[in-house]
Amino acid sequence: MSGPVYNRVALIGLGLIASSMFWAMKRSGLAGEVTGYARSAETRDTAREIGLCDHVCDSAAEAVKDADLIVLCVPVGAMEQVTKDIAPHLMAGATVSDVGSVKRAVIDAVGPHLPSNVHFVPAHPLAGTERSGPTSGFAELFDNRWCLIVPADENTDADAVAKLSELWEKMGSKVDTMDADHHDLVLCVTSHAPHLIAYTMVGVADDLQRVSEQEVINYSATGFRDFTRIAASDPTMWRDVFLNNKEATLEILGRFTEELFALQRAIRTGDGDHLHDYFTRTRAIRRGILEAGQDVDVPNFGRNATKD
Ligand SMILES: NC(=O)C1=CN([C@@H]2O[C@H](COP(=O)(O)OP(=O)(O)OC[C@H]3O[C@@H](n4cnc5c(N)ncnc54)[C@H](O)[C@@H]3O)[C@@H](O)[C@H]2O)C=CC1
Ligand SMILES: O=C(O)C(=O)Cc1ccc(O)cc1
Repeated sequence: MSGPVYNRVALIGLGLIASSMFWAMKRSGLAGEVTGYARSAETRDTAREIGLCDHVCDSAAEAVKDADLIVLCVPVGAMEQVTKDIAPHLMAGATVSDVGSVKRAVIDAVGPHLPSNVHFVPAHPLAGTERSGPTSGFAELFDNRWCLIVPADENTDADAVAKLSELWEKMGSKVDTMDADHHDLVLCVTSHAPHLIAYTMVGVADDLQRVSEQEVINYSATGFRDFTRIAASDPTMWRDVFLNNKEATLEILGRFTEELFALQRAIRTGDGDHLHDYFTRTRAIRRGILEAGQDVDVPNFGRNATKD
């Protein structure tokens, strides 16, 4: 243990990411004290029962008082309202961060409401599961996973960025920095569009009248099972991701449908070479991921958790 990075951390929204951050900070003594706030009384009660946060507050204002780091851990669409609620109560010199899956829209929604005497350092841990709520988190979630720091602008305080990077590294992550627009395009390719495709495939299975639900359950092969895991992710969170990363999502979906039509045509016309070449190219991507040591399976911690 190397001592706390922050004296008082406030977590706003107590779901998968906030609870994992709390356990990861506890594991290595990274915060002197952690306060938490969630909108629903039920979530706050659950948090108190399981010892999530040193102190669970009944208002966001109370949670952020005297905090030198405040992390917004709510769905992307709720970031603006939460910021308005906490802005008058922030300590001068504090750092405000977030963990939203989309960065440009969050920067535009949060930034204008913050007083000029706090630092705004957005971040995005590339780690998660399909679970949500206060009981779903676990200390190991961020181990060996990337966390992208996405400074709001070029004037962002370098010390504030370095300190937040130190926290994420000590919570187990590998840290990189990235521009917000580029982040949203990259994450659309690697996370947002794949989630949408998984939602669609499971929806198609559900909609097929000639295949029963029981058959889908009994005979689902590994690929479809992976889709169902992803398609079980929180509806509010993912609604907000797509509504707030519209441009990149529409661009990537356009490309996706073009490729899908080309594969459809190859199947209809019996163009085996097209299919074979395509699948050879995609296999190389998978091999690249394995060679780079990026194939980190989601551990089975917290799998019995339910939604708050
Ligand atoms: N779930 C995942 O795999 C990942 C999620 N993220 C991002 O992290 C953020 C939090 O996600 P999770 O922890 O998974 O969500 P979650 O659903 O587990 O928790 C969200 C929390 O925010 C609270 N909340 C919702 N609306 C609110 C509002 N209007 N005002 C105040 N509190 C509100 C909920 O009650 C809950 O405590 C999201 O922005 C998401 O995009 C980032 C990386 C991975
Ligand atoms: O569970 C999965 O497969 C994920 O992809 C988790 C995830 C979801 C959203 C993010 O912004 C980052 C990671």
